[in-house]
Amino acid sequence: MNDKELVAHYAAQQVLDGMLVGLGTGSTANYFIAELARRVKDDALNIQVASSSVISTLKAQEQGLSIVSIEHLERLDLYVDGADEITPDLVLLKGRGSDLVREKLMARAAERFLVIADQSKLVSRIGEKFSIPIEVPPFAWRLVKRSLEALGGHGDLRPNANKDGFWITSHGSLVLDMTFPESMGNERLNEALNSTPGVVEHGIFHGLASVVYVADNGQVVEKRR
Ligand SMILES: O=C(CO)[C@H](O)[C@H](O)COP(=O)(O)O
Repeated sequence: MNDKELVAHYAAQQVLDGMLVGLGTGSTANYFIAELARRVKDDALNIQVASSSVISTLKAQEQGLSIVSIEHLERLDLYVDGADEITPDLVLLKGRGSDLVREKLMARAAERFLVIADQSKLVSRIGEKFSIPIEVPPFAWRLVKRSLEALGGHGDLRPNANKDGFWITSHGSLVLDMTFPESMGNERLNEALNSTPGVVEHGIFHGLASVVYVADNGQVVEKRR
């Protein structure tokens, strides 16, 4: 079993009978979905799930989980998802996929947000390994890009997989992948992005994670704020 699978199985043990559980997106979240489905069958666990993406909805359906549509959600007991970067104070970077809006809504709606990752995701600051994904409506991208450049940002629209057009999120947004000066700090950058008109959502998850489970060489460590 690899570290992503190990940490996903560890998180699946936190799910209790009767819970409404949010499913994240990505390879680590996929292991969680599979283990949850196994527990539903083998441990007769009675739960409902809601999904943060089309792909996770399909995975959950394939594996026979009972799905509540996000339109009907008012809250979640638990939301379990991966991350691209995790700082020591549990600020996250997410959104290499295309479902930032749903992911952040679900992280906020959950009583507890469990983050599952292998140790490759640990960084000292947001933006250390990846640029910050910023969702923008297609009509607004140039104006938003200029606002972000005025903050010291550099970057451009994310290309699509064939590099013959641009990446479109599941909500029809474009994605600006931007880097910012290290001196801005996670908190200031988060606030600046939150208050930039035209930004639909961005990949910094500040103050949302309840706990991070990190697997490193076959061991799971719990990190809390
Ligand atoms: O934020 C995400 C998707 O928007 C993922 O959780 C993140 O990219 C981690 O993916 P993986 O588990 O495949 O390493």
